[in-house]
Amino acid sequence: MTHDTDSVIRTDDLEVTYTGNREITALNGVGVDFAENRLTAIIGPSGCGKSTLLKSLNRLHEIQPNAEITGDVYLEDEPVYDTDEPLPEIRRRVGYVPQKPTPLPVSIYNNVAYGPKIHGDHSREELDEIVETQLRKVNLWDEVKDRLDAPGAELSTGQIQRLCLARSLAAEPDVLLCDEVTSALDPISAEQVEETLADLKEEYTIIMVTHSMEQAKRLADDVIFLYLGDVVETNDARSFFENPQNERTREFVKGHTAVEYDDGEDDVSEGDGSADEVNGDDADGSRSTEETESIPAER
Ligand SMILES: Nc1ncnc2c1ncn2[C@@H]1O[C@H](COP(=O)(O)OP(=O)(O)OP(=O)(O)O)[C@@H](O)[C@H]1O
Repeated sequence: MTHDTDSVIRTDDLEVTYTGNREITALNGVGVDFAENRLTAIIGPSGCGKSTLLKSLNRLHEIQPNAEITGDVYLEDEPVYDTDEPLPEIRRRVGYVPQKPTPLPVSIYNNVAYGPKIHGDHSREELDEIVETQLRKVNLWDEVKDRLDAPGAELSTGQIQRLCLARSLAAEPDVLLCDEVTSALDPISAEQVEETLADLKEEYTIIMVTHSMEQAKRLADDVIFLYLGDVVETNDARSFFENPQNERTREFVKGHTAVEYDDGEDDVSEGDGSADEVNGDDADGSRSTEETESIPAER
């Protein structure tokens, strides 16, 4: 994960400071690459800067009035900060899916068609096709095809999360930012969203913050481990989990989970590698004390 030519988005010496009574440098000159059509998980203890990094990628952190930034982010080699490109266009190209999904107060159909209707001149047939295509991509079509005119808010939380994913995809983003997108869901819904992300990463560059090491292991192609605003280690997921290079990464990985890939080779598990351990977290990917608190970030 050095600055490869196939990186879609990268940060260059990105520093984010929150000013106020207590000044906090949340990101300490971070330079990382995110490769095309791969899912990168950003992990690390609470308060280490994961959300700040994710939201910096499409300038969402600017919603915080006390956030100051230096450095830049490059999307397809064009600066995201030092640019005249309109912010809505940057946020279209780098879509954001929040932890708690909120449907627009319109029908299921229009939740997906909303962006294309605003930004393009589409016929009804074209919109129908966009809606069906995006709902199929998030594995929701079969569940809602007979009630597309019903309010989006009538769906279950898990269905709403997939609807919000479909809405983001309808904007034809280059990159999709996913902020703990399963942590507010029940286990079955979380599993469905995970399956959807596993499908989507074939076609999209996805960057995901997760508190769940097991979720990162199940889904990620690459991993970034942050600690106190610094990147401690980045690597492809298999190398990261099986052969961490940095002592702090080793502690973090060891302290969290059994590590065992499907082929069962090179198990560096500390435990017996039982199914419970290997799938050790809640299926919703929610954080557990064991997972997240073993190395608290101190500021
Ligand atoms: N608006 C803000 N004002 C002041 N400090 C902030 C603000 N937002 C975040 N911080 C601080 O910046 C640091 C990084 O926060 P951030 O939310 O990016 O971490 P995180 O790794 O995503 O945390 P968590 O895992 O708990 O969600 C923390 O110390 C946090 O308290």
